[in-house]
Amino acid sequence: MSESYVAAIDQGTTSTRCLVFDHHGRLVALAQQQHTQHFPRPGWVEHDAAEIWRIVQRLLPEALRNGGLDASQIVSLGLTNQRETVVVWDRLTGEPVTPAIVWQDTRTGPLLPRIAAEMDATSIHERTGLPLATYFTGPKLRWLLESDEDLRRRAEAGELLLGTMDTWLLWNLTGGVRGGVHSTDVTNASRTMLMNLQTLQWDPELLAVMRVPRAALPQIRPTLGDHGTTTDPVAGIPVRAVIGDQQASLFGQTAFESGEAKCTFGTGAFLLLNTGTQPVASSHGLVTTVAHQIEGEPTVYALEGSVAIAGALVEWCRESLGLIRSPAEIETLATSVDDNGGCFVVPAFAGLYAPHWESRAQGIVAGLTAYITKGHIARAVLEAVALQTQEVLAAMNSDAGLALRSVAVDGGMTSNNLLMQTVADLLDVPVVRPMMAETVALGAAYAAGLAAGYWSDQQVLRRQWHRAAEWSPAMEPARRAEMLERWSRAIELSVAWGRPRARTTDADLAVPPAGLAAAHGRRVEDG
Ligand SMILES: Nc1ncnc2c1ncn2[C@@H]1O[C@H](COP(=O)(O)OP(=O)(O)O)[C@@H](O)[C@H]1O
Ligand SMILES: O=P(O)(O)OC[C@H](O)CO
Repeated sequence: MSESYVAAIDQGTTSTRCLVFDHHGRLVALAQQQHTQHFPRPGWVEHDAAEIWRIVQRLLPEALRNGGLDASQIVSLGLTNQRETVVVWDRLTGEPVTPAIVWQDTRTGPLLPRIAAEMDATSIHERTGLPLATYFTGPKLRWLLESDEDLRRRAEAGELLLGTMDTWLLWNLTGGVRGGVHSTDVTNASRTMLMNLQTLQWDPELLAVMRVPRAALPQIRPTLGDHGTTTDPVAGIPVRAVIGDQQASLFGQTAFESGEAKCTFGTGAFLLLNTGTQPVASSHGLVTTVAHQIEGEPTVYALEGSVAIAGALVEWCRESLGLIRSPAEIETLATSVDDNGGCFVVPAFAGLYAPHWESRAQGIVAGLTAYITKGHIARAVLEAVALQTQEVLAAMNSDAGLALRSVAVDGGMTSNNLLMQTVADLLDVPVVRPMMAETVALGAAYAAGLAAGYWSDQQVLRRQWHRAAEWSPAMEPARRAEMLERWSRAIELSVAWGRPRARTTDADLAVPPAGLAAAHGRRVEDG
């Protein structure tokens, strides 16, 4: 009998990957492609869901070809995805009817006070575990359905389907207009601000506040379980796991026990702590979220410190400033100087997420003098990633009443040695990276493989985790304290800069006009 494998589709913010793993968790095939980022207005970020589906259609057969594999050898497929991003499509044509509004998009900022007037932020937080912020899906849906009367009418008439990226892809993979499965998993649903964290079902009052018709929403299913079988682009592969990408990397790091944590450094940075079968409410600005749910078993929860901008800042240095030609060059540039020269960069491009949740904060560069060179800016860029991570780690230790003794890391930025050393220095804990860097896809594959009986239990997977690198803290405590103090002042400046002046009128805070096309905006082409 030919050997069997597990596949994963990892649909991320900047790129999509299809990967195939063997029984030892080793990567045997990979195909990857970037998609276009649309920035039609300041603060707006959009994707074309049709483009992303076309990419998946191309990549899945390509990954199989690269591994010399036949679809019949794939016993199970796991789907993992950028979370919160919303897709609205026509039930009959299968075409998206608006651009996908990406998690980083801040257009709903002016809408938040109106939402809070209908259900106060504390109540929303208690029900969903989420702070009222532009990050989450519910406000994005309300914005979309309010901005276009015809869209609202069609959603209410049952002509449209709504979902996050997992739902869109699963529906297409399993048949699309010819009976595709319209469901999501509980990890993705926990990011929508529409799901009640106690019942793990759509919350009728939240649906009313966000103006979302229940009939247009997907069914919520366990993470590990039966999500249907593929018909396109290859037929007959059982989909046995759907999981948000940050929860997937927690799974891929085999952080199955309460008290185990990981931090992924990709477009953003996401520190997740497994808190076991009870949700822990945060009083320090973290998100309470579902880590995973295995059909028939108690749900596992996590505390999350979400940082919106990490690798995205490096991309901005490359794409918008031309400071570097490749992401790796930021390290070369940063090591050309000994320190930041007094310069701090706060990358509040999407406001500030955890632990501040200041949707209106704006990015700043502080401490400029004639002494500052490109090298100092590059260093401040990497330090900004580490300093934001330090803030969420401190919040996590306070919330969970523990002191994390080390942090497992993964994601594209972990190839940057200087960054990883700076993270260890500023967090003051050792940082460890596993051999398998693609932990998001690995986690989805592990979940799909466990659900299909390809692996017998989580202990088997734990034994497949091998350390590849470790960075130990080496910064003088006084230097560290000074960095943290100056960073907190830079954060204050960033928040103050984004606050409206006293004379701001209601008109300044109105919902922006309809018009979703990326007509005059900036596009970053794929490739
Ligand atoms: N050597 C590096 N130094 C700094 N940043 C890097 C490096 N390599 C990749 N990155 C950044 O990491 C991000 C890609 O990581 P990845 O985990 O693939 O992200 P995502 O899954 O969010 O698309 C990009 O923003 C890129 O700029
Ligand atoms: O796709 P990534 O890796 O940038 O992750 C994005 C997160 O899921 C947003 O919540």
